[in-house]
Amino acid sequence: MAGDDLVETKKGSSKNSKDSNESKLKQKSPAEFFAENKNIAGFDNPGKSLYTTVRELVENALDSAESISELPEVEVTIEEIVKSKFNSMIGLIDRERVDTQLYDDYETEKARGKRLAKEARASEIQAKNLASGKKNKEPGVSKVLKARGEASYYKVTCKDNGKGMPHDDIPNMFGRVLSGTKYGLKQTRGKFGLGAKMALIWSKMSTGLPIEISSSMKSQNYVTFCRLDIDIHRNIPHIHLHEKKGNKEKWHGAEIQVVIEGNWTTYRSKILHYMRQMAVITPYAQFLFRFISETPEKNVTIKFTRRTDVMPPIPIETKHHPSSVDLLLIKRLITDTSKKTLLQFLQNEFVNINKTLAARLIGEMGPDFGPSMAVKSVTSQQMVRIHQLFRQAKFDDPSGDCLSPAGEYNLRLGIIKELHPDMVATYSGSAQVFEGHPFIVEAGVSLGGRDVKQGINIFRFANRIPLLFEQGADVVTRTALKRINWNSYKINQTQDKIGVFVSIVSTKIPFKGTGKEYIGDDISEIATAVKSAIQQCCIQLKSKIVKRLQAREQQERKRSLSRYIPDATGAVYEVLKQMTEEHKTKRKRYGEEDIVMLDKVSKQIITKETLKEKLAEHVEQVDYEMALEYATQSGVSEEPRENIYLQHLDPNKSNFIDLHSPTFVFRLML
Ligand SMILES: Nc1ncnc2c1ncn2[C@@H]1O[C@H](COP(=O)(O)OP(=O)(O)OP(=O)(O)O)[C@@H](O)[C@H]1O
Repeated sequence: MAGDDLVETKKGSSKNSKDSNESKLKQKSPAEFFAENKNIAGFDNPGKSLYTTVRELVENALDSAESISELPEVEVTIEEIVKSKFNSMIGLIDRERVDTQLYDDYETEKARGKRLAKEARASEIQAKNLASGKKNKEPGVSKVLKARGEASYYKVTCKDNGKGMPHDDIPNMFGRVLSGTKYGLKQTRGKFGLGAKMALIWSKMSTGLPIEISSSMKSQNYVTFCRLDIDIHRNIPHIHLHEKKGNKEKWHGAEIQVVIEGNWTTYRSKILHYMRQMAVITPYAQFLFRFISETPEKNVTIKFTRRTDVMPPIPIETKHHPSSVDLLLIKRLITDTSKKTLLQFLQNEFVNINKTLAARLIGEMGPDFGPSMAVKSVTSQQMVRIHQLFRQAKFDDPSGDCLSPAGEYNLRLGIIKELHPDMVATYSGSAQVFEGHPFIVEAGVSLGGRDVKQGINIFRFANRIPLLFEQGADVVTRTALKRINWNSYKINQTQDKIGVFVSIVSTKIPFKGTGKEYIGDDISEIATAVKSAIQQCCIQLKSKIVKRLQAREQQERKRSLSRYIPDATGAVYEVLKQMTEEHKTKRKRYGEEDIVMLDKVSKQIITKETLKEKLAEHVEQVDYEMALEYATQSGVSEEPRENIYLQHLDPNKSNFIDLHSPTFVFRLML
């Protein structure tokens, strides 16, 4: 009986616990996850979403053109779509408000009266000021409430002259989150296989409209047109149209178009800054940016012209460095490898392991391992051994050959083109390593220039993407503000207009988050390299600043010496005249040399004018000698200058040009 009771109780409780313990486990697709957490991909609000959409499309366009070594030509258009036009696009009939009090921007009669009275008073004051010639303050913007939820829509189009995409891949490239072609170990702007899909998810969330893609690859005789949206729950593309059209113009590239909610007013300056900074770091690209408004006065057209045909080398796909792999990766590499033996595997699937080192490593792994052991037979346990050894063994650092930094030339050109500074210095560091990934830091520091605020203005680039958000936590900002002693380079941190440009390229940029907004300050290798690159620029600038200061001082000295020439010559000449008188009247005896000079004075060979000329010449000479002395001391080779001339080229025999100067000949081989 007691047992029955027990069973009874258990039954009862098991009924209850069935309710509360019923599995709540659910799965989410990556698309759903990013739709719900769109802020981590840079889609925080409509304004930021407009910015990030432009960014993602532009970066894809550049990656694509550069991958085929084509000088990029990118056209970005943001077209404002007013609500009525948007409604007609989606076939929604405009509807007048009926219950006006229902709306957030509803004004009571009293509030309306108050506002109108205030506006009337303001315009009266304005009229009075106008009549009395007084300057009017900025016209007060009447505070007509904008309804909460009143959305602004934009059609964003980005066209490039890049590689294009294979016809069959397009739906997955744009309609499946976490699919892309940039997952390998290679320096690219894109990485996650997310950006374009986020633009589509945002368009689906805000306007419900699909994305449209036109694309053609080199030598394809057709253009693919694809209209699709995304099935968020299943993370698969939902294709509306996928067809091939003629390609008479032999165009290659891609044109992507999305209609999204946005906010041009609040993000205008960010978007334009982004385009401008992109032009700085990519001076070999041509950008045409257009904003088309319903109010034509608000239209914007900016062309960032190409300034050079020199494009950085294409980044090369590289292999993993043994120190950067984890267990999972080792397992995947073993599964994917086409190599048969462990020796071949180690030698071929990693950088910086040659045959000898591979053999030594295998020897160190223990008796269970051998060079000819089938790599596919390596057990999970043995993988741990390999991993442990990879962590402890010494390997050469990976070289930076696979990277494609902007180059000092491009960086300098970009800074000069966009900022017109008074002075600029650039520096390109050698490749360094963090967690087995090579990276290169380049920097530029400028002084003065257009649109540059007083103090430190930071410009950050990662894999040649401008970073505009989360500046405070970034390694570049922290280094420039806290770890550089600007004073010691004769730069005034608060008064001077300082531009600090830092570009970092790597096979892995350690961004914080998927939004690619900033690089943290916690990787000491990167922080040290950034500091050293900025310092190198400052050292160059200091020598220029010192030189300029000394030149100014010298000029000042010359000017004050010259100022005394008339008085000095007057006084000296008076003395000479007096001496001549004394000599003539034999009141005083003079030495041989003096008599020769006094004769010259009486014969008017030495006059006030000739004295003046000689003194001016002397000041000039002293100035020149001081400059020369300074130049030799400081190793400045700019002064004095010597004329050189080109020998004319004999087309029949010479494959060189000689540059002749009185002291040297410089032969330029062609
Ligand atoms: N304009 C384009 N030209 C050629 N291919 C493109 C273009 N835009 C996108 N793609 C292809 O679509 C893929 C997915 O693009 P998406 O922007 O979603 O991700 P990603 O660029 O790979 O990485 P990330 O999310 O870091 O930007 C890219 O890897 C690329 O192969």
